[in-house]
Amino acid sequence: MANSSSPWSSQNDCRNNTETFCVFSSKNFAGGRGISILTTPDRVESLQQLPAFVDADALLGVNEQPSPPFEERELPGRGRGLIANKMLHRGDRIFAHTPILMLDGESFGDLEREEWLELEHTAVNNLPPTTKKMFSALYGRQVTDPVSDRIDTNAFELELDEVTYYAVFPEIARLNHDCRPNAAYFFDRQSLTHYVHAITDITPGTEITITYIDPHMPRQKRLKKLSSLWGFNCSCSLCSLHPELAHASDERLDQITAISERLEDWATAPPQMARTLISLYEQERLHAPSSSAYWYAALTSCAEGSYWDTIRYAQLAVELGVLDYGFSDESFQLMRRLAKEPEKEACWLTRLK
Ligand SMILES: C[S@@+](CC[C@H](N)C(=O)[O-])C[C@H]1O[C@@H](n2cnc3c(N)ncnc32)[C@H](O)[C@@H]1O
Repeated sequence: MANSSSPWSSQNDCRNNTETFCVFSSKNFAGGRGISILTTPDRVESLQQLPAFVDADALLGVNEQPSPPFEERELPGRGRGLIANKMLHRGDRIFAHTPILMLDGESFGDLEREEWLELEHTAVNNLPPTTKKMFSALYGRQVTDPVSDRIDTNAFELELDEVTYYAVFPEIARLNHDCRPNAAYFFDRQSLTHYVHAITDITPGTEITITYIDPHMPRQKRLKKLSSLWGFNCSCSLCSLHPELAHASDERLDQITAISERLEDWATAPPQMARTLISLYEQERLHAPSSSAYWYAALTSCAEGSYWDTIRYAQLAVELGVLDYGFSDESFQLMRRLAKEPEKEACWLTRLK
């Protein structure tokens, strides 16, 4: 039971094989929303030190949505989904929520199937009643067990301290998939908060979508993955293209991969190459991943000593990258500095040296 140093309000339910996995539940977490975490006692020790558990300010404004910018509707052929009810501009926040369930990926490999099923059920049963109701209202693609099916259909994969977890955010779980989505998401590890932002302008009446898979994959691979993991035939605008146009899109995706690889050695690559990458991403309507193209454009411009181009591209890399990787991603510190004083960075004029 809870003691003064532990956030957990329920007796731990454990199973062990090579390792011991337990369910740790807190009914008070995030102002009474609650959370259940299935992991090892060692890992939960470090999780419970995170600001999300120990700093009341870490969750200010999170899980609150007095007037959501969308309505939930039944949509033909895709279950329920979220439709924008007002104009959303690139960068506008759509969601900020903590998980109600977090399941350690290693438990699936280590425990017997029956054992982790029991733990999954405990995890859900330990949630506060309103939160449990939100979980029960989720759609679950029927495969094995009602609890497990809901988790598999709705969980996001995320990494914390080099451990993979599957996390359920019931509100965000209503977002349907599109291979060219209008929203992007990231997980903030300190506040255990999943953020979703508009990655392009979204007009009222448009469905808000995210991508469930790596959108760089060619059409056939995308279709296969979506069908095997989520059980639907993708009919998004890209997957429905005429075969000729779908082929052209696949070729652009190949080019994006090849140019990105070449640009890893940005110090010797011309800025025109990075600009071509930006253009390919625009043609493909891949807004969130295009931050990497702006990133390379900033670095190649810096290497060439193009002051204003460096600033322009670094600013764009930060604006888009933050929506895809998060506010605190360290890799953006360099871009932030480049956006201010490019001539002071190590990349400046390196092509001419
Ligand atoms: C995370 S849920 C999304 C919300 C779900 N539509 C609902 O009713 O709660 C994932 C499931 O939604 C459906 N779905 C998501 N995107 C879809 C799409 N583009 N086309 C058809 N079905 C889709 C699939 O059944 C998928 O397994």
